[in-house]
Amino acid sequence: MFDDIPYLPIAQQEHDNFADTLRQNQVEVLYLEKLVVEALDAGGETVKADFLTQMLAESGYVAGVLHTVLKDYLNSMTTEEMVVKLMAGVRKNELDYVPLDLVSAAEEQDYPFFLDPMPNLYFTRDPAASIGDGLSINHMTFPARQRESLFMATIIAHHPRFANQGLHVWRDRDQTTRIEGGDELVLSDTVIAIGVSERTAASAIEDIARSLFANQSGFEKVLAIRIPHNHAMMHLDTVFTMINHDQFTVHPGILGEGGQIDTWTLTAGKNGELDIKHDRDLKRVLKEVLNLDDLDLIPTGGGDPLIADREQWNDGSNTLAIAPGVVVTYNRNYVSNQVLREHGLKVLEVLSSELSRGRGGPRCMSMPLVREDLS
Ligand SMILES: NC(=O)NCCC[C@H](N)C(=O)O
Repeated sequence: MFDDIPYLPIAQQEHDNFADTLRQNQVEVLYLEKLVVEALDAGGETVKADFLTQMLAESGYVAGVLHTVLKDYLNSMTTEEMVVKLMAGVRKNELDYVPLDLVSAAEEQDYPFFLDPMPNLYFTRDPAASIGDGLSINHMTFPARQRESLFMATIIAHHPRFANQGLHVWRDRDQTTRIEGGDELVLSDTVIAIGVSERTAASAIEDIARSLFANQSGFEKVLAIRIPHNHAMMHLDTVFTMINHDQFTVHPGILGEGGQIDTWTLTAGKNGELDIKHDRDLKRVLKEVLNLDDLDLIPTGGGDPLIADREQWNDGSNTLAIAPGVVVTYNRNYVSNQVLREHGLKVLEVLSSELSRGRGGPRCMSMPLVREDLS
């Protein structure tokens, strides 16, 4: 789900620059593949075997000769090699095995992989989202990404830093309706906004709202915000992010006349039902749910429609707030970055020629595991 092919060595340098920027600003950076390896090693042989069985099943291999061949191949590796291999994919020419069944011979002979790679995995925001004392571990929309959330489920269940710490799973990956973390924006300790989008179904929002309200999560309001359903704006965080107690970036292209956009506020009703209130004035709704007298909606591209479209395409709205008023952004969105500075924000720019080709920005490339209490 890329629109172009990143130049790998430069993409890696840019990713290191992103991680360094976070570390230089007192953020502890955890890498997904390391956490998975540590979780599997801590879990022991049975956990590792079950993980591999599940990953192979979700890759289309429940039984049969190829299932056994792949399992033996991956089991011959160290845990680290196995995890990296699963993420990078298994090419057919790596194995000394030619399947003889008709599907493989007649229909899949030109397909290069036994196990597909997962290039979208550097957008760690999407397979899971931390919300209060727990997470949603997501049933993702497209098959190309659906296996990714198994890594997060494994970490939460077995990593010594996360397992047995009383973390809740508000909604798990075994659900059938789609939701992705880029749509899940924690606005305060009682309010979460969730996009109704290409990637997140309204029914999944209802589910997670019910779960949050029923399980003493502390969350009292879920704002469902409907955004256009297209690839450029696949998640709410590609067009709208919170960057301070009372400041937000917003792509002007999603707002109708007078800042209108369909928004529904969900609260707990009687007998486990939901009360739902519709509004179209985003600013008014945000002020109401966050108890603010005023707030600053900062337009991507400074309000110029042409610049806004260009910079949104390169994730100009996808800022990562690492503290109130401190954001990490792509350096290529220089107009939006200047506008943010004029609105008083501290802007930490990171390199972005290659990473941006995957269609996600600093918020998409990260997933906070711990939020300090800022109230
Ligand atoms: N939160 C985000 O907007 N993530 C960006 C995901 C980009 C990835 N290529 C995808 O299409 O899923």
